[in-house]
Order: sequence, then C-alpha cells, then structure tokens
Amino acid sequence: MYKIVFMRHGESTWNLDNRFTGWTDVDLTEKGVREARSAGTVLKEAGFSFDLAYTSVLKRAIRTLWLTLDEMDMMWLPIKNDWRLNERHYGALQGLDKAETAAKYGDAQVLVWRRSYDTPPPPLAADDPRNSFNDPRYANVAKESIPLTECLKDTVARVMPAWDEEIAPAIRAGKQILISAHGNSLRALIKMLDGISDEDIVGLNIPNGQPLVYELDAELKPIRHYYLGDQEAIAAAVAAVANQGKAR
Ligand SMILES: O=C(O)[C@@H](CO)OP(=O)(O)O
Repeated sequence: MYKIVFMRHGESTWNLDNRFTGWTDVDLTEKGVREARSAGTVLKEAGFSFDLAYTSVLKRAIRTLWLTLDEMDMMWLPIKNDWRLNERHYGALQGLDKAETAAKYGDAQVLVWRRSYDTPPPPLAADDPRNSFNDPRYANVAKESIPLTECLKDTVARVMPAWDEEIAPAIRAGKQILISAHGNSLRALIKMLDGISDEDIVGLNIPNGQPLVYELDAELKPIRHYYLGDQEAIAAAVAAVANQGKAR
C-alpha cells in the first residue's frame, strides 16, 4: 500500500477578503501561517515523514509547504515546483468579491463558475496586464498552455500529466510524497483518483491547511482517505468554503 498527503495552502489574504484568486500570487494571512505550522505539527505527531514534496509556483502554496516542513524539521526536503499544480485560473473574476458577485449575478451562476466541471468563468482579455504570458515563472511553458480562464475540466487536463509523468512514478518508486497545492487543483486530482462524476464534484470542497491522507493500492487506486486533525473543525471549514460564493 502507498500513502500520499495532499494539503491545500493556509488561509490567503484573498481568502480572508473573499476574493476570487486563481493565478493571482497572494500571500498567507497570519491565520494561514498558523494553519501551515499546525499542519506540520499534526503530520509530525502522526509519525509522517517525506522523501519529496511538490508544490505550485504560487507563494501561498509554497510558503505553506515551507512552514509545514519547518515545523517537521524537514526544510532540507527536495521540493519540485510545478505550474501544473497552480490554482485553477479564475479568468476575469480574479480580484472580485465572491459574495458581491453572487449578489450581482445570483448564487446559482456563481456556483456554476466556482464548481461546475466544464463551464469556465469569463476569460481575462489577452491584453489584460494581469495575464501571465510574460511572467518569468512561466518562461518554460508553451504560450498556448498559459490560460486566460479555466474550468475544472481544463485544470484536470494540465494536472493529470503532472500526476502521470512525475508524481505517480515517484510514488511507485517508493517515495513518500507531500503535495502542497490549491482548492481546485486538488479537486481536479481527487476527481480523477476517486472517479468522482462531473455532477458530484460540484459538492467537493477542500479546507485550508488540513493534511489529507490518501492510501493507494498497487495500481494507485484509492483505498481510503482521511483528514488528520480535529474532524469537527475540518467539517466546519469545508462548509465555510462551500458558503463563500453565496450572496450575504
Ligand atoms: O479563489 C480561488 O482561486 C479559489 C480558492 O481560494 O476559490 P473557490 O473556492 O471559490 O474556487
């Protein structure tokens, strides 16, 4: 049996402000820093150790990983930064307040933009200064692969090659792996691993900074999964994420 640990970053400044974030590179709040450190404590106390970590090229996931590893006294761990683990690109919604957007367009439309499998939010204009075409961190990415918006299906299409080409072979080689990523890039991975339907994926929400353990069989099919830590607090955090897109 193999084990892998997934973790969404701790609370970010735009999680706190309730803004659509996507590829915007915002940092952690003080609460997010505490969540990341506490994830390290929880992992250490549960006896976890790692050989390798993967994260995105966005600082909220990177810093979460650093703080978690610091708490585990494992800052020496090799880290692979992969843009394919980035948050789903939120297009022209990036920067907007989620509740205000729901008040303007309706809760149902915002739920479609946030959680539907194949309806992307409106795209950023190609000449919008917020596009990532000239950002040096994507210098090695083909321009046609750099999105202006993404639905979850688009995110699956970039996350799965990272899983198939990089992460799955490392698991099979016996490496203990920690992945620090984002709500929707993790939803994309989990959808594929667990075979969740396009309809049911709408109901899956991932809380900030909580280690999620997946046990996998020899074919890397999930046997079971569970969050480490306080289960009541985690259930409340999952419900809070679901409610972020509702008008107040
Ligand atoms: O804004 C975002 O990029 C994501 C994650 O914070 O939000 P949501 O949960 O609304 O998809």
